Amino acid sequence: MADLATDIQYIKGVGEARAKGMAKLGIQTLRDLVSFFPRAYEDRTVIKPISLAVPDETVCIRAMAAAAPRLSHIRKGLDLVKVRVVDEGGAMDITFFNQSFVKDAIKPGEVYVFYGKVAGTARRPEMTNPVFERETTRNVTGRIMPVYRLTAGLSQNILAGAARQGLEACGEALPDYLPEAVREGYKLAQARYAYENIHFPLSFEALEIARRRLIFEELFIISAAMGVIRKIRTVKPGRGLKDADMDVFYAALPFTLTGAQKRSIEQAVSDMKRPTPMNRLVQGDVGSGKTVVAAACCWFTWKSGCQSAFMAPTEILAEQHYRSLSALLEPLGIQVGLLTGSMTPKQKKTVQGQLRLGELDVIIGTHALLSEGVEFFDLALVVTDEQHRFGVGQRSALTAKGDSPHVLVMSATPIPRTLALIIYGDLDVSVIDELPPGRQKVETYTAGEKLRQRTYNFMRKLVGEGRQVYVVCPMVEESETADADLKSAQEYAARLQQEIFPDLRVALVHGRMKPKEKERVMSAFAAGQTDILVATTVIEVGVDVPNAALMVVENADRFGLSQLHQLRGRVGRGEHQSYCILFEGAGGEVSRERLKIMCSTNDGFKISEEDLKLRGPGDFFGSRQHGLPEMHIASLAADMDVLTTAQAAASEVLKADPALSRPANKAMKERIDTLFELRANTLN
Ligand SMILES: Nc1ncnc2c1ncn2[C@@H]1O[C@H](COP(=O)(O)OP(=O)(O)OP(=O)(O)O)[C@@H](O)[C@H]1O
Repeated sequence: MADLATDIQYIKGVGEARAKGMAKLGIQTLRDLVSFFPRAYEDRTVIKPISLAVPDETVCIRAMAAAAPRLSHIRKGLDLVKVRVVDEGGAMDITFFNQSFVKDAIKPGEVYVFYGKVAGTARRPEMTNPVFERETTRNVTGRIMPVYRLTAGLSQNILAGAARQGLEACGEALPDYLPEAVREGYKLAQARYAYENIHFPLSFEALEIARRRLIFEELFIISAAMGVIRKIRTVKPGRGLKDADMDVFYAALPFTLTGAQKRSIEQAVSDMKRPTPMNRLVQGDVGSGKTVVAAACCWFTWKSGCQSAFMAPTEILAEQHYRSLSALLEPLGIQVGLLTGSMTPKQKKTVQGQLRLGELDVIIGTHALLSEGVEFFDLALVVTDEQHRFGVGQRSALTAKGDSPHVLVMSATPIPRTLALIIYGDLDVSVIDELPPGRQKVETYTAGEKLRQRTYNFMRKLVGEGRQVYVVCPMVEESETADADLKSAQEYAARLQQEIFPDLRVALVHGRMKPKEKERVMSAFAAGQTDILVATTVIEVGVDVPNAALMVVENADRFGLSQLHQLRGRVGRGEHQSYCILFEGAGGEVSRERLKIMCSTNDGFKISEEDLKLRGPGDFFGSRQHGLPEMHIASLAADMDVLTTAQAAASEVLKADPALSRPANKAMKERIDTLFELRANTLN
């Protein structure tokens, strides 16, 4: 019996060359091999008599070779083997292209099972290149077959063979992290059964039982790991801030808070009064008003005589937050400063000096806040915006500049609550699930080229009414096509200005511009000096120009739904009825269906749930920065009910054995420890 850490090249039938290919799929050890689950299954269980086989159907037939197969050489590179097969009620001609070995593999008078798509006519059915084997083998026909993710040089057969050998090599030593009591308590299958049937299911029922066990196990371990993190966290002392009457702050606001904003503020404030550092995520749909929650926390911190730092992912956003926070806080006597990478060394020095002496109460900035010269007089609150764009390492670098400061994370990406539970399982979550009053739904339409002229007319009409328009062109910054994308955005902007709207003011902003230049274009737009802003996705998050009432998105099929939702959130931020027109691009039927979701709802949570279903959690953020361990089997969109049960099971176990020191929990503990190692490696 082999150890789970055994290198797969030593597994029978794998060898060095295949091991290289498999490494590309992330399979290195025996554990990886048996945990590399099929991405789908092919149902080869249906065996039909030839007389009932209908063209276009994919089935198995059990038939005897009526004569020896004939091999003919058509031309260079094209060999044919033809064989006629018969069963009790019918006959079928089978053709194999370029598989001359079949000539000797199929013997006249012997019975085989062929699996393939029926062609020809009902009276003269045919099959081309079927999978076949001797009637008795049942290795590849007459059963449910796994379908694996592939890479160059590997085939389904190779992977299925390797999985079989892997299962055999493991014997009883399969990865099994579930404490026996939990397995029994929740009526889950044994590891052996689960692994056998996830790769080679005996029936669809068996597959379901196997899947349930493995999904449960995966979510159970992740939940337990998060529980352990929470415990570690609560041990570290911080300091509670002085209580203050929030009504004073509320009274100074230019608007009345929504119930959801107030609740989030109160949750955060109550955290900050405790000696354990706050670790809270404020999650809210686009335009739900997260900034004021951060402002309230800064105000509360200032009342205790301490400083707050607010880190944003881009200069544009830092500057925007600086403007809105200054507007909210300065009238209350709070000193607010800005620190970004594009400031001159002299400006930076001045700000750094003020921070060190405590002359600034709140500092807004980009990564520049992390640099060495930045020291605080007394930092008690760290706010990060769009956390998943920062690694946790960066967040903690800022936190380290204070004495266990409170941490508030804001995310505009509406992550389904359940996903948030996993990613941010070590954070408490406040959800702003209510928009400020008076917001109107952004009317959204998909459009093809035929509607282009009408769209231009509509743009002109809105501008005539004093509104402003965004035109968004997709640009994948790091891809090979980036240059071409940029060029086409530039040309498009020029064409709009010169040919379509010579009388209007058109500007372009894109990610490759110098920060200063970008800021100039954006501020001109914010000040109403531009009518139409052509933009690549730099405007995606957080830009707040309430007078903009129309967004036109070119090649909308190239964006993810959540990203489109973020983009769309740039309009409908004021009192004006707003619109979003999504040009379909070349994406075809599937992407049209996808875009329709955008027209049917303005609810970011619903949209991201759909997005998650379509793309899976790995792609959801475009990177692994979020620190979510890669999930082999659980699908966050589909398996949420299991998550709830698995979480309950995990917390039961942790309650009874907080250190996981009992022998029954040994495997589970080891697994969690490995997850922490992985997490540390991806995050820091
Ligand atoms: N309770 C409220 N009543 C009226 N207006 C509000 C309220 N709260 C916030 N606003 C205004 O709504 C706009 C959006 O708020 P804010 O910029 O904080 O949203 P956000 O949640 O950060 O959105 P995004 O993630 O899209 O940037 C701002 O112009 C803000 O002044």
